[in-house]
Amino acid sequence: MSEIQNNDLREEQERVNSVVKVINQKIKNLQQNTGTVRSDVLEIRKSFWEDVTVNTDEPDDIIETAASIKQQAELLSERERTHKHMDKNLKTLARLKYSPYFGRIDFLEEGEERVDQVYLGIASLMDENDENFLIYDWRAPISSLYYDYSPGYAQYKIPKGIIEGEMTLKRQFIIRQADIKAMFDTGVTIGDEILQEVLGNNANTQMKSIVATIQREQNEIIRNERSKILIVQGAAGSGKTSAALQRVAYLLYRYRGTLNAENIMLFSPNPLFNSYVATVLPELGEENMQQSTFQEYLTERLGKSYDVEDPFSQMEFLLSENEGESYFIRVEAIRFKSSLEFKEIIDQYAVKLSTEGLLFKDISFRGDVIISRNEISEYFYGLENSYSIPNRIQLVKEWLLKELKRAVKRERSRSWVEEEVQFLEKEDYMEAFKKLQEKNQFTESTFDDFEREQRLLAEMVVKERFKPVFARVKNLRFIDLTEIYLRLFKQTDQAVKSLPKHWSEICKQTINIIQNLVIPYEDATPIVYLQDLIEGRKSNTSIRHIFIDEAQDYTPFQFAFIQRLFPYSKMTLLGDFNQAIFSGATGSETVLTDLDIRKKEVETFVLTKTYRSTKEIVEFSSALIAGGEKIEPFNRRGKKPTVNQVEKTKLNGEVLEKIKELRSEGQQTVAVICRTEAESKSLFEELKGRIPLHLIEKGTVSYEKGINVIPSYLAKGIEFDAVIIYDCSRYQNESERKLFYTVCTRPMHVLHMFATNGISPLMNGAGKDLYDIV
Ligand SMILES: Nc1ncnc2c1ncn2[C@@H]1O[C@H](COP(=O)(O)OP(=O)(O)OP(=O)(O)O)[C@@H](O)[C@H]1O
Repeated sequence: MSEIQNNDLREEQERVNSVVKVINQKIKNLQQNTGTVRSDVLEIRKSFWEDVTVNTDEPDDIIETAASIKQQAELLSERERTHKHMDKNLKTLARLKYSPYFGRIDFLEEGEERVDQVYLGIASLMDENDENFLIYDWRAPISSLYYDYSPGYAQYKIPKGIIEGEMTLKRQFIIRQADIKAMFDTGVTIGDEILQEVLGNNANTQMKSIVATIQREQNEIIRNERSKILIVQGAAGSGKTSAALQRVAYLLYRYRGTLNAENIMLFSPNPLFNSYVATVLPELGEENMQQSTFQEYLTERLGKSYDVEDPFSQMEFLLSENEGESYFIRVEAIRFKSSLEFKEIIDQYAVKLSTEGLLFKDISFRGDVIISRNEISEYFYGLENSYSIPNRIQLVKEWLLKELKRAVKRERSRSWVEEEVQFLEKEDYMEAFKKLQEKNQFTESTFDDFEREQRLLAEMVVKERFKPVFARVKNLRFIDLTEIYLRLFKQTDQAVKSLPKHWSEICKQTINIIQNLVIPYEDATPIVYLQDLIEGRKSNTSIRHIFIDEAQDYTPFQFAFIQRLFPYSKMTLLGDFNQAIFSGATGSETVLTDLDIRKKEVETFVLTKTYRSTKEIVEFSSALIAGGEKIEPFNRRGKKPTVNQVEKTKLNGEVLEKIKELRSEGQQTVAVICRTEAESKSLFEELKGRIPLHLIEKGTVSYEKGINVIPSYLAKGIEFDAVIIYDCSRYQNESERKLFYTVCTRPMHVLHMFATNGISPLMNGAGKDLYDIV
């Protein structure tokens, strides 16, 4: 290091020390204040009722009491909020103390004489007098200079316009425990050295934030505020998920005060992924957004009475070797049911339902029909048909509830009630007694107390037994949704021109499966959509921004459905059509390939640089897909992928040896990726007594370092140090190309493939120089 560099380093370390001093002082002050607020909270909680005047004698007193409670509750919640806020600040300060910042830019704004030194960290920090910024939040407008420019002319946006000037220095730091471990003055791309270091590390079972090394094209996505729908098509490992999460953090910062974590929702591919990304936002001092899988949403909507197939079971079906006629019919059905044409058919069907065809269920009690399906239907179609279906359904519901109340009265005098009353527990009698007393109906002297008690008990018994019937009506379960949906397959006008070739076979198959009470995954969205058209559904207004990761797995129908649910939300869709494993298997459109959504409000970004894997792995995996030559690897070197040819009987033993080899090389997270669940299970059973390892299944919510055996389709979105592809000979069909590409893009450092029956034909496009045959 030259003397100048040495001086620079000394000065920078001195600055770090002085910043840490300020942080320490702020922590001390805050801790004192937090202590006071905490005892306030405890004190208010303890004396809550002492400080409230409770008087319920007169109506005025009741109003006064309510006001007094409200005031006390408001005071408590204000103190609690302050406490939470202070706690959050303390945590942020602790993080800053460990590593105050990661970058510096010197910027001379046009027309100014003084160069500003801007230090960037995960949060802002002011000096002791709260006058100058010691650290700028990475999301502040000026910070974007760091991500977008190299020294020379530079500009950044502020709400009122554009600030131009010259960047005279751009410096990166690695600071740990307030100690500068490394420092680089950078030129064209930021973070080459630091990226080398970060990406060369071991894979993590939890994703890390990338704020220190965000690339320019990622920054553009993170800070985009224009688009209503922003689509990111990015190669595997190009940082789509990372960009999504930093974008959440950016939006929370940019719109703080009006946008909270609860207003943002992330649809993720599986529960495992939820936990994989869960630490990024807290690491950045933000709360996690809401997270759900689309499957969870559908299942919740359809309720317990339906058994909904999950997308992974659908995938297992597609990967199964049973490729008879019914297989191809279902594949065609999946394709069609994903399309907007099918949605259109449902829309037209719903219009027809307005005048005929809605089906209902009998409302029964103790085996007797109280209100028959025909009566409900007559009532429904007797209503003014200019009312929408959902409005009429509400009127039917109200009518049914009235009818039910009448039925309750009738029922009280039935003999079964008397019998049940006799078998009631002592507590039930006590309750009835209490109620009578409350109603002032019970006096020691009245002669008909016994009768009243019996009447009350009968009322209680009947009410209790009617509860589920009322609940069913309130939840609109009197609509026979399944039958209505199935009718679509019994009577669709065969003349509709968009119907698929084997429509009548598809109809038969659909009816068959659904009548056995299983809803195939491809039918779940259409059914919930139809349910919304019939029942009406208020659109969700609290969610203001939706993120859909792995968007290539969503069908155009599903996306249209999501848009309908969240009409006021902005959307960020991130995906890679080369990893469209579901649609790849069926040839359906995905939301990324369907042109219909590419309207004016859509802006698309393409990420071609990829960061996860070594150059050798990227070169090999890119050769598996069309257009792969456009994927640009980050220049981190490793060994070429290998193909290990073995006899089937020796496969498991060889895999075990390979795992041991990788572990001894220091690879901490090793995944053995099998094609299907069955393959994973059988390998796991065979190896589990011989080496510690975990099996990842569709319900698995987190994974650990060490060895994981995992089915192909669950490995999407996550990464490992090393991957062993259990048997690449098993990837034979063109329809599995995307799946094969996806699994080959999971490792950061090492990729080994085993082959029991020659290399996969899907590798034919990859030159022999891209992998080693062992
Ligand atoms: N700018 C960056 N700085 C540091 N690391 C990065 C950067 N961009 C991406 N990475 C790293 O590259 C890896 C892949 O990122 P990420 O999972 O976000 O990519 P992806 O596009 O979602 O991948 P896939 O489509 O394969 O799921 C992660 O380890 C991530 O931390």
